[in-house]
Amino acid sequence: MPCNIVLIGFMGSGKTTVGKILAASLGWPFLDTDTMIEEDAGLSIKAIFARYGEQYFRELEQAAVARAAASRRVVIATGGGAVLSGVNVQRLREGNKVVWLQVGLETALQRAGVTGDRPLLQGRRQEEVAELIKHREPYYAFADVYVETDGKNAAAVAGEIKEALKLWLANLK
Ligand SMILES: Nc1ncnc2c1ncn2[C@@H]1O[C@H](COP(=O)(O)OP(=O)(O)O)[C@@H](O)[C@H]1O
Ligand SMILES: O=C(O)C1=C[C@@H](OP(=O)(O)O)[C@@H](O)[C@H](O)C1
Ligand SMILES: [Mg+2]
Repeated sequence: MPCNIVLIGFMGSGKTTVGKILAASLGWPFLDTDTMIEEDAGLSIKAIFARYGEQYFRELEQAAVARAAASRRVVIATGGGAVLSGVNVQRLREGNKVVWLQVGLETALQRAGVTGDRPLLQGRRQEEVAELIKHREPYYAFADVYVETDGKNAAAVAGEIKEALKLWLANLK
């Protein structure tokens, strides 16, 4: 069994930040599929979208998810759209615990909207981002654990995940 912890959720839910904290507190390695893609391509996510488009990014993402999911006992932060692919979902679920970091529109925009490094948020009106969140929600719902992140700091979110997975972690062989 791979026994990884996989974080899914919308942009700005805190997958990258919480994942690092959680991994450090468990003493496990941390993988972020976006970072893997950037290292492989030698380009930022923003540059990949600008030069080659979203479809090509999704191909790189599928390869990164496959590689990350083949690890054992790591914390994996996915990109917010990774779960749109059924192939990715299958790989992320198998033998792992999947945690959905939930975030509301305002918090997502505050955390992720201003940095300019998320192409799918650039130039979008608030109502369009709200639509995107609504469209994505059913894709996150397969998670084993849901954690609401609005109004909580990243360390508190990591602590909640550890608590929710306490039994599973204690029984890892
Ligand atoms: N629970 C939290 N509370 C406050 N700020 C957060 C929290 N989680 C993440 N952040 C901040 O929000 C921004 C986006 O977080 P990030 O981890 O990159 O989200 P994601 O990977 O889900 O898109 C970062 O600046 C991060 O420091
Ligand atoms: O939701 C998405 O489709 C995306 C989310 C981003 O990652 P974060 O969720 O870590 O911001 C990154 O993979 C890319 O910009 C596309
Ligand atoms: Mg991230």
